[in-house]
Amino acid sequence: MTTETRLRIAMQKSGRLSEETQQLLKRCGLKLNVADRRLLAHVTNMPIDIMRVRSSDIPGLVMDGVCDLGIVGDNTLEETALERELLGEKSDYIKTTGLNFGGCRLSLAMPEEFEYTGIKSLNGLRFATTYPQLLKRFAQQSGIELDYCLLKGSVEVAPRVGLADGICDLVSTGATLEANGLKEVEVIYRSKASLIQSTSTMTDKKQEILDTLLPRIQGVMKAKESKYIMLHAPKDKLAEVSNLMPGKETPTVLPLAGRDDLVAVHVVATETFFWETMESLKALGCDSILVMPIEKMMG
Ligand SMILES: Nc1ncnc2c1ncn2[C@@H]1O[C@H](COP(=O)(O)OP(=O)(O)OP(=O)(O)O)[C@@H](O)[C@H]1O
Ligand SMILES: O=P(O)(O)OC[C@H]1O[C@H](OP(=O)(O)OP(=O)(O)O)[C@H](O)[C@@H]1O
Ligand SMILES: [Mg+2]
Repeated sequence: MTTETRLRIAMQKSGRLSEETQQLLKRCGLKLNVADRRLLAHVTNMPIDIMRVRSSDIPGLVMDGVCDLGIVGDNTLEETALERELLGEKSDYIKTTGLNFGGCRLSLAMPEEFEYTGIKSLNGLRFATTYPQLLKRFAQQSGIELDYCLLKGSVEVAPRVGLADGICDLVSTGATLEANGLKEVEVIYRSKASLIQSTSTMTDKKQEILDTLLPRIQGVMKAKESKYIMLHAPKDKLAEVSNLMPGKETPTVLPLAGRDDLVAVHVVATETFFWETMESLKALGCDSILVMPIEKMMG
């Protein structure tokens, strides 16, 4: 079980979420020896321990109160919760915050030659999947009968070897489907990574640690989506320049030494800064336009 005073966070040991989870924790200021092969690693500068496990084990570890927090894909979370509900096992958790990585969709895909004419044309077919509960829920909600067989990986191979008619698996670029002669016919679930917490293990001390950690996580996410923009603008075009800036932040306007006609404009853009905007700024007479990443943000 968890300790009273150290926050235990479960993260994926290796795979699609592990790099970004590690980056996130690092950017939050957690000092962790990543070369350390220990599966329960101590953070040296905060009362936090990191447990490195298979992502499919993370929801259960949090639901059972073995870990206080977990970073996991919504797909895995939802699948585990449905499965546990069915088995009458503990399935409650709190979704602390959504995270801005691990975006993918759970889709039904069929061989390219299959004639898809709507959901009803899938009635009675068999799908290979790692996510039987999400597939069953979709079938129920759509009013069709679907059969399934369980595969933990390389799901896309199933139709070609006669194991199933189609697949229900995660898609992000669609490259794996294409490489295996499959086409996406229905998106059944959209997923991202989330930070979840146990409903039963939070002591005051651990809540205090989370109260420090959570704003940092939010700050890192905000910084990742934001850019710091610097440029030189003609003084008489300031209003037009401000209008072109993405986001709602007020720009900082600074004088430029020895130039009466130009000013420096700095702004934090919380929305995507497109090449087209840069071209429009250039057309207004702006110069030295720099778009820079932001490492941390608060307030
Ligand atoms: N192609 C993808 N693009 C983006 N995110 C993905 C993709 N595939 C999976 N994910 C997300 O990353 C999570 C982990 O996927 P990954 O393939 O690394 O592990 P796994 O094989 O599903 O699980 P385990 O860690 O239990 O072995 C998935 O549950 C999903 O949320
Ligand atoms: O649409 P794409 O960008 O091609 O990504 C989709 C693939 O990524 C995931 O598998 P992964 O590569 O993680 O392998 P795994 O089956 O070993 O988990 C998923 O299960 C798909 O097979
Ligand atoms: Mg995978």
